[in-house]
Amino acid sequence: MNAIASLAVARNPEAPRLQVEGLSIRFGGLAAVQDVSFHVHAGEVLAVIGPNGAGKTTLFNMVSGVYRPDAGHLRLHGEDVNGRRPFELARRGMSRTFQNLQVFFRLTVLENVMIGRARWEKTHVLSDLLMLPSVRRQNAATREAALRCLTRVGLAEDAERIAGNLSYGALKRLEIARALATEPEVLLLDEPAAGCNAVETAEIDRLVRAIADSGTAIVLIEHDMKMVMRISDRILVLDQGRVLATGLPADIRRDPRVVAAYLGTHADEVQTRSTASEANHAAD
Ligand SMILES: Nc1ncnc2c1ncn2[C@@H]1O[C@H](COP(=O)(O)OP(=O)(O)OP(=O)(O)O)[C@@H](O)[C@H]1O
Repeated sequence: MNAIASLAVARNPEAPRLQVEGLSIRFGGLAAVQDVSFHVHAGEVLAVIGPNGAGKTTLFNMVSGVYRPDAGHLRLHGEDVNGRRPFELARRGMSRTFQNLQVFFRLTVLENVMIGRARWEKTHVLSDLLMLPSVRRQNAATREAALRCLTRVGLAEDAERIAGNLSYGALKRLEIARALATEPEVLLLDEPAAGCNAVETAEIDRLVRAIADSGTAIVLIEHDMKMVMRISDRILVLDQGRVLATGLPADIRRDPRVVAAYLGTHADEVQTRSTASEANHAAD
């Protein structure tokens, strides 16, 4: 029985994969996140958008156990996981990527993913040092699992390359592969397409959607509005730490409060795309 299965008794199968209720945190006098609630089900992509400084990363840091909220509740499969640390949340099926690349550039692509998995697997220092048969079997299983993750992100053929030699878009996919190494049921992606060109963004776009379609619940922070509108099932808009709006992409892009607070500079491109897509649908 793996770590996730052993926790099944604490779970409510009907509950959203992740449920956040009234999360708040202050940094000194600054209310960085105030009373934020949302949920995400298996197979859904929820995008969190908002202007710089709106509180998106701080929200992720609370949800992933990096920061302890001043108020609010966090539930995974209905289980209250308030105050749990990041590795405890990982054992319960949550994984995340960070805004900045967290890749070991001198290791191989495969080793990067194996590290992501080894941190999550139960290993014992002494048996590791002695290289007991059980450890060798474990290493082989870790390697195979890591290769499966690389296959999912389209990097299996690059497994033995030094990570530092990958293109930027491939590095962003490697980060996702590492997050997948813990077999997450909830995946938090912090700007997975930041810095990518259009082709690389399209690859990540397809990848994120495919991961969700395989049953993972995804929460995504992303500034690329085209990508957000394309792959999200729902969007939550943060402004000055508070929820400004939550809804379907089509509703969010038409919400005058959202356009005023955030989409302003992106509104034309989003609107153009939306009009073109509506025209295509009308033509179908
Ligand atoms: N550790 C911290 N200590 C003090 N203030 C912080 C800390 N982390 C974030 N803040 C402040 O909290 C607010 C929200 O920041 P946060 O990084 O969460 O915003 P964001 O929406 O992720 O922005 P961006 O899109 O630029 O990444 C900002 O005013 C920021 O300066």
